[in-house]
Amino acid sequence: MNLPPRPPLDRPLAISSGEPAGVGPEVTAAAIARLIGFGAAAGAPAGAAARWLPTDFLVFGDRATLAAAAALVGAPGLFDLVPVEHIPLGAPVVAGKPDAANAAHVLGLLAGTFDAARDGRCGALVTAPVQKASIADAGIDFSGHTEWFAERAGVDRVVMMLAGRTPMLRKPLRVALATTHLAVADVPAAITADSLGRTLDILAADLRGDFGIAAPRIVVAGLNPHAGEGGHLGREEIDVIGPALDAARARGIDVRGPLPADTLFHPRVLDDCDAVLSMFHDQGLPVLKFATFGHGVNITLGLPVVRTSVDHGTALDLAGTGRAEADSMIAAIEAAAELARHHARRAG
Ligand SMILES: NC(=O)c1ccc[n+]([C@@H]2O[C@H](COP(=O)([O-])OP(=O)(O)OC[C@H]3O[C@@H](n4cnc5c(N)ncnc54)[C@H](O)[C@@H]3O)[C@@H](O)[C@H]2O)c1
Ligand SMILES: N[C@H](C(=O)O)[C@H](O)COP(=O)(O)O
Repeated sequence: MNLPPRPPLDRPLAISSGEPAGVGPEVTAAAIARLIGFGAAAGAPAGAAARWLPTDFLVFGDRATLAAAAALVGAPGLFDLVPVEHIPLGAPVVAGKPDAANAAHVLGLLAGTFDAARDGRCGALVTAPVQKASIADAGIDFSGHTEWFAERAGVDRVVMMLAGRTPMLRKPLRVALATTHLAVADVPAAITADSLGRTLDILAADLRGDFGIAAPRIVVAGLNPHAGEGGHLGREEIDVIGPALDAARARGIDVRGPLPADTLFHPRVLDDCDAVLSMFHDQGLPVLKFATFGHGVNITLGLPVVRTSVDHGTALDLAGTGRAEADSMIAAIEAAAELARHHARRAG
């Protein structure tokens, strides 16, 4: 497999190895081994990919767990070369069985990587998956990295966006969410003209600033079937979403909608826009994951640092087998490096 060239990096990327009982440590080890051409991957990713260096990474995790994961994916000794910031476990790891006693360890990974990126020690942060329920089971209010990083950054709004390429489309498919990890019953109340306006401002600003899209075009989904059918199937499009889009247009944002969500995910619409704004998690992400699962990237917009992640979860059924695929982790690392370049230019 020939990987694209490493973008210029002036600082390492901070990598969170994620839930230790999930596939996070394995995909972290496999991705880095492939990018630097180490172990079983030595010689495989010829040429450009080998330009990644062990010191391009600072991996946060439990040293023994990382060493075992590296051996499992055919790269024993990887973390003798790649710098590790050791975050101790709270309990021994059993593959496929997350333990709430390791919640503090997982949050230590998140805090360590975020702070390293914010303090400038690292250029961006990349996260392997966590098991949200295991952290919540420890009595900690946690619904996802996105919300946790927003709180740590002290910003009251960020935007979750997943992106990937599919042969069905000429452009990358990017799906942003108006609401994130929220029970469906709570979604309508969370969609207000103000929240939508702020989401669109962040989305448009980051598409311009971090993605280098000079005049981003955004398509917005309705909430109800057929975008409310003129008010007969719900009024949110008329009372909330439509006015929020009018106000965004008045601020110079190129938005189209609200369009019925069932038909907007079509090349005729998608090839003519840079991002879709979906109203809720399972309206937009199943489409994105159907088209790109396994090589997509999750990006948090609106943070003071660049943060990317894999498009998959902890895959407890695969943990400890060495069969988890690392392509999404590689895509997340490559995207972080690329976005960090734009982000630094924007900040400077
Ligand atoms: N970035 C993150 O932290 C993140 C992202 C998504 C889900 N999650 C969390 O992960 C946990 C499990 O979620 P889930 O079961 O819905 O989704 P999942 O992505 O873990 O698993 C869904 C299916 O995809 C397969 N799969 C996942 N990753 C794979 C890989 N790298 N290679 C090959 N196959 C892979 C799994 O084996 C499973 O069959 C939940 O707690 C969820 O909240 C975390
Ligand atoms: N919503 C994400 C997905 O489905 O891929 C996932 O839960 C991760 O979200 P965080 O990055 O906020 O943990």
